[in-house]
Amino acid sequence: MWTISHYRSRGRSATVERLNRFHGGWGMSVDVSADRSVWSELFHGWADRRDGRLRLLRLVPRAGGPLVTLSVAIQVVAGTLPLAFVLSTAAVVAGVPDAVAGGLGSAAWIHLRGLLALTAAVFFGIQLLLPVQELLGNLIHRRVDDQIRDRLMAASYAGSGVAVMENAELLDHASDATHRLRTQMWSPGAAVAGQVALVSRYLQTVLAAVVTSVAFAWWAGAALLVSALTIRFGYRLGLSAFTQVFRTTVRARRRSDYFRTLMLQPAAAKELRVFALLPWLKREYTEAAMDNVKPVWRARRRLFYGPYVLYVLVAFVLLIAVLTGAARAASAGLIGIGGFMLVAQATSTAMRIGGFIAESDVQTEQGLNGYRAVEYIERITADAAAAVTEGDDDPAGLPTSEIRFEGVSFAYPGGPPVLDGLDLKIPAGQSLAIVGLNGTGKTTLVKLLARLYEPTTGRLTVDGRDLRAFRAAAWQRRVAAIFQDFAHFELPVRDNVGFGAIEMLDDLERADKVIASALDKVGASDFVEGLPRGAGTPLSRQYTDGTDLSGGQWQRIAIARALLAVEGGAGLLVFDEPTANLDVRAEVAFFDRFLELTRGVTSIVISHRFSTVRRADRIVVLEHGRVVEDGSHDELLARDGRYAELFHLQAARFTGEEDNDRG
Ligand SMILES: Nc1ncnc2c1ncn2[C@@H]1O[C@H](COP(=O)(O)OP(=O)(O)OP(=O)(O)O)[C@@H](O)[C@H]1O
Repeated sequence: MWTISHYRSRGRSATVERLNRFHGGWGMSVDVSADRSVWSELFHGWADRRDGRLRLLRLVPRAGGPLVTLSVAIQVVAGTLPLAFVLSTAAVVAGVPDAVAGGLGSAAWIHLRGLLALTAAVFFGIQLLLPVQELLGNLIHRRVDDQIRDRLMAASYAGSGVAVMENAELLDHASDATHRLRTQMWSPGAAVAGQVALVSRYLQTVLAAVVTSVAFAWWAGAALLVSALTIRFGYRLGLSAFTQVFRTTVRARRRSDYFRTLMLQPAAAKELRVFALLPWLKREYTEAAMDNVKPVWRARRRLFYGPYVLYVLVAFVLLIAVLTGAARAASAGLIGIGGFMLVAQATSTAMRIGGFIAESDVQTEQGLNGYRAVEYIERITADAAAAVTEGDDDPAGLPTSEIRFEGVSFAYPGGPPVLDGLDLKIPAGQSLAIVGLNGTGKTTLVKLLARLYEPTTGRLTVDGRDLRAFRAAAWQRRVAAIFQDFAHFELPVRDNVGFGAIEMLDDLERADKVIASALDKVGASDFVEGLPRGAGTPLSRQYTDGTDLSGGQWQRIAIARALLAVEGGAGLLVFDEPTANLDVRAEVAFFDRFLELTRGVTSIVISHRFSTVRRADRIVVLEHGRVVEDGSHDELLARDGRYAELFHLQAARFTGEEDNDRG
């Protein structure tokens, strides 16, 4: 959790300390400290970066064989044409004196005309290929990103539990990866397309060096190559070293994204105004944004601009040597004017690889960061899924006799025990209510039952069999649970209810019937019929004809979803504070109906309202992680223990209020 004061501290060391605290989870160390020399920092983690590039290269075939083959072929042609242009323009320049001497119509003139046409055709070809290269690059980019997106979704839903989704570091990376994939900027797909785009650039450089060697001198070709590659590798080294810093600022980026979206979210707008939070929010946003960009700026200056001057100087000396040598050879008559032109143009063509390559460099380095985030998420979620024990058995039709918690203890990661040796038997077909003070673990108990978390010790059984003998996903389909923080899908009413038994939605006619019946059972038919498009109305004001619902109306929709799940075959119904937003009369009416509707279905209701609880077949009181009382409403009142105390407290409040109202 971020606190206001946590991020108040300013200054480089504080920023570096914060950033270093968050980089560990990436699986490699990213050192933003200035204690090292620039050179050792540039090469620090180089092997890891190289391996990352190789993993990106292994993604290239994922874009599809024919597309990649075509794209590489186009890149080869695009890499060759500039040299063809250099050769033909050099030939044009060399042919001009003879054509001028021969005059119009001479053989030299006709030859020159042919060369000019060839040069124009090559130029035209280069221009024509540019959009084709871009188009194919975009296709590769999109196809790879689509697959990475699928991988990310599969990783997010690997395993049955949700504990992994609460891992802060994983959420940092997930937000980073999804942002990249959503914006398609600096994504893994962009990196892969950027790698393919390098084919034409490298080919141009090599061909330019070969042409220079053949047309002038081998040493000049070699010097040209060394000069171009010095700038190239130096530039890439600096870029890849400073791009690592983005991996350490991922949490600051998430924070600034959070503050920015908070400012624009309708849900927060009311409280931002009422509590006058906007100035604070703006300040926090700016601070988070600065935490994100300052280390990057600093690393860019240190690792990138400084050393880059050195590479340029080396390249400059070599280029001067090549051009001076060519000029001297031309003045000595060893190469003609065309030869000199050729060397000069080849030099400029070769040097196109030095420095920034718009279609490749930033994309490759940043996309690699995005790919690493995806790999990290896959690793963590696979580990979490592997830690869940599950068998192959099918829990269809269960429970038929009972569900049991046997000595179950549980603690959230890093937290104190919530459940502590809990024993509880839930007979099939019975309605059980769970009561207890805030934070005593009632919701946690049902999360364990739904296998969203695994017990730390102890076990759960269904009809005497360990829950772990069943496929976790199949068991979850047996459980129809509506939690306190149930989902508000910004989708039509029909979907919000139908998600209880998604397979039913395929048969539209039947779906409409069962959804209407579920809405009727929870007393939601009237208000749904009054919506602009009935059950087809999107439940969000952000869509045409969309609407929002009151808390109680949303709750009825969620309950209808659970009832539909029972209709679809779920064997265990769980309601966590199902009627907290219903008025007292609606609640009483609902529960009278509810017990009728779910008769014979194993159900668990968690509630603080004793008017709800007292109607259940059986009630358990949870305290200190265990069941401390167990019985029917009358039995527990007669016992005059914890339940009776809580019940009388609530009853007295209501009676007091009524008395006051009367008075
Ligand atoms: N995802 C989580 N990560 C860490 N701790 C959690 C998480 N969810 C709940 N807790 C903690 O576990 C304890 C039990 O929470 P739980 O939600 O099960 O209580 P509850 O009895 O349902 O409370 P309430 O009546 O307020 O709904 C609380 O101390 C809570 O802070």
